[in-house]
Amino acid sequence: MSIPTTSSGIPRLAFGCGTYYFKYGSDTVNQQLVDITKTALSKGLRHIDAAECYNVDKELAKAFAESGLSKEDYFVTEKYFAGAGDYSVRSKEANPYLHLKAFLERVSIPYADLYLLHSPFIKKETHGFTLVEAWKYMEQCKKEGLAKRIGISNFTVDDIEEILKEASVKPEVHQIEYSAFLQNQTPGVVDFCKEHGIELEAYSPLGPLTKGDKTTEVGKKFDDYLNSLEKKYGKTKTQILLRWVDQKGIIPITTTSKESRLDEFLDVFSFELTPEEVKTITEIGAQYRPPLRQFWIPEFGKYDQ
Ligand SMILES: NC(=O)C1=CN([C@@H]2O[C@H](COP(=O)(O)OP(=O)(O)OC[C@H]3O[C@@H](n4cnc5c(N)ncnc54)[C@H](OP(=O)(O)O)[C@@H]3O)[C@@H](O)[C@H]2O)C=CC1
Ligand SMILES: O=C1Nc2ccccc2C1=O
Repeated sequence: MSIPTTSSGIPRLAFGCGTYYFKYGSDTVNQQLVDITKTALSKGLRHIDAAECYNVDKELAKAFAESGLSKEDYFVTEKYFAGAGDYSVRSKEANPYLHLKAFLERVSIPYADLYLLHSPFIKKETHGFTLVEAWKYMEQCKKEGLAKRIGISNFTVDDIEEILKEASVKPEVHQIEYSAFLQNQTPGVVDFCKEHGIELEAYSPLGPLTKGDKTTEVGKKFDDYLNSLEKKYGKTKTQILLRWVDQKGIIPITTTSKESRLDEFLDVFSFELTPEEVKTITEIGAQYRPPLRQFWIPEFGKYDQ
């Protein structure tokens, strides 16, 4: 089994090396991540989502080398660690261009398929360059072939507009938190990206399943509806939610601690929800209050009031 790609060549489901595997600040190599990445690659799940702050370069270097695959056979995303909204932490490297060069050397691959600014929290006083200048470093990465595509993560519409004003290459991908219970990470961002031809990736797509409250009226209604779809299609709720994200035109980024679940991920494209079912999940999910937000709460929680 393999994962279909978008028209621009991005595999339509990714395996994430953050969250469960996030090990910022730890130098111990996580053999579980090495093993599951190798298994994912061998099964055909070949879109790997990494980031500087996940600190998984050693694991990826090992998994890729031991996979026996050539670079063209798998898709790697890396993210430059811009830091958080309090500007207290950031990348070890002096700028996004130098970070990507160091990453490629550490992981022993010639290029990244996608390189993202992990967040927009960049300013001259703390980073030595502005957000627009950071984007220029990203453009340099693309120009030199170090990154096939460049993009952003966790940007508001205003942040994207700031970049678009000065960009020679516009962001090709925007990675945001997105699930049935959080359908706009920040106001208007999904429609804005769609209107500007920026492909969207959804992290934490399974939030409704892992963190949703089934004791609320909407949570229960949503779960009941997923139960009915589970029965109809003979697919798990995990698969139904991932397929819903895909049918919304967004690339889900999920992860797992269990090898058995990789087969579930690989079997997301063998069924199709009807337009009415996609609409019903969208409508019930949108009623969930407050929206289910798991990341960047100090920065974006204000939008949930
Ligand atoms: N750009 C950014 O700022 C961010 C990017 N990310 C990226 O997105 C990736 C995925 O994020 P994440 O939030 O983990 O994504 P998901 O919402 O897909 O959650 C994945 C988790 O869901 C669990 N799960 C799956 N099915 C079920 C089920 N039926 N019942 C209970 N639990 C289930 C898995 O556990 P199990 O082990 O049991 O399968 C796994 O730990 C990250 O690894 C990272 O690469 C994440 C956060 C921020
Ligand atoms: O996977 C992730 N876990 C995180 C925690 C805080 C900020 C970003 C992330 C990720 O990208």
